[in-house]
Amino acid sequence: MYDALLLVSFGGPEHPDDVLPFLANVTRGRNVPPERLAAVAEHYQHFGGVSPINQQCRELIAAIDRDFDLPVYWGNRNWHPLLADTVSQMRDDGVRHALAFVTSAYGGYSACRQYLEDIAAARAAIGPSAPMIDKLRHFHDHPGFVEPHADAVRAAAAKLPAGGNLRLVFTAHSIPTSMAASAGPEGGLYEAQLLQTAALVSEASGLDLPWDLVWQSRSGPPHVPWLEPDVNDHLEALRDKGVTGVVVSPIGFVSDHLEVIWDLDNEAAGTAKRLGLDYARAGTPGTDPRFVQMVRDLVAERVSGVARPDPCSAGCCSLGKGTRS
Ligand SMILES: CC1=C(CCC(=O)O)c2cc3nc(cc4[nH]c(cc5[nH]c(cc1n2)c(C)c5CCC(=O)O)c(CCC(=O)O)c4C)C(CCC(=O)O)=C3C
Ligand SMILES: [Fe+2]
Repeated sequence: MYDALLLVSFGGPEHPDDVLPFLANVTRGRNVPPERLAAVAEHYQHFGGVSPINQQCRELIAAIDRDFDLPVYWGNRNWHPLLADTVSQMRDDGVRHALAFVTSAYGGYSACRQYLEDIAAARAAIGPSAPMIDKLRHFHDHPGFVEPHADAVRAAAAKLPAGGNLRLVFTAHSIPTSMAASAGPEGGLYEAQLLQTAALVSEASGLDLPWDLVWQSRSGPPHVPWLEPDVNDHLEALRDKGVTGVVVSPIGFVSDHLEVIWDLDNEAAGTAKRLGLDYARAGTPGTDPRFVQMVRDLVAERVSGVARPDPCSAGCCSLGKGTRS
């Protein structure tokens, strides 16, 4: 009954000239101050205007495709290949009913609902001939997501000097507290799922380290509250408590894209250095074979009708207050 898989992602620039138009797409209609935008543009230019995220999507698709019976398409929210162009191509190719794998494991507006809106907008632009597109479920607790994170935590911990007072610090993208409050039918779904993932990854790591869930990559104007503490502030608090080394695991993400290589490998690592903390950043699933197989399994469980439904209701996961400009 399904005739294609559509990978849907955030998108990122691949040339210095792409950076500003990309950021304009990300922040259109959002309350992001110009100072913040200028700072983020600098982060991208630091890497020659190339975000790694598009190449990571290409590699994930190539890996899925290696042993898969449906054609795989790819469309982004914010940069080429844009979802609207891809869905139009799917229509031209005769696709009738596709499944969508979104490169975010969690619920909430930015991580889930906004992708549903992007898909709906792309279909609406085409009209009645647009293929139907059903999003695959949240996968925050799937072993194919949890186990690669857990292995990466173990590998990172092995790089730290033995005998220290170590702490496992999980991070995810901060969101406005109003967005967090509207996530899921009862609110708080984004944080609840992340806490579940953190507990599962910690357990599967077998390390028995004390752990925390904190936030990174805050955007928006200063007067709008976002989830806290920020990872950098948290490292300082840990140092003050006598912690000597940290493993930082970005469970909020599926690949080492710019929010990871800048906000963690550059900023948080710099903070740790200034504080005299040993620091090791754990990797993300990327193209780990278990993660690739998870995508195929999410499709298979949907085809056979046994997939767990997401908890979301029609009205949940709104954008939240203070985010609209
Ligand atoms: C929950 C969440 C995820 C995880 C779920 C998912 O993965 O989708 C995520 C992922 C990502 N966020 C990314 C980049 C950016 N996010 C921004 C801004 C924002 N993110 C938000 C939330 C999230 N973001 C929010 C509430 C805003 C404020 C504006 C708005 O209400 O939308 C901005 C604007 C500048 C700024 O940072 O201020 C940029 C450039 C990249 C690409 C990295 C690359 O290029 O490699 C990725 C994967
Ligand atoms: Fe973001």
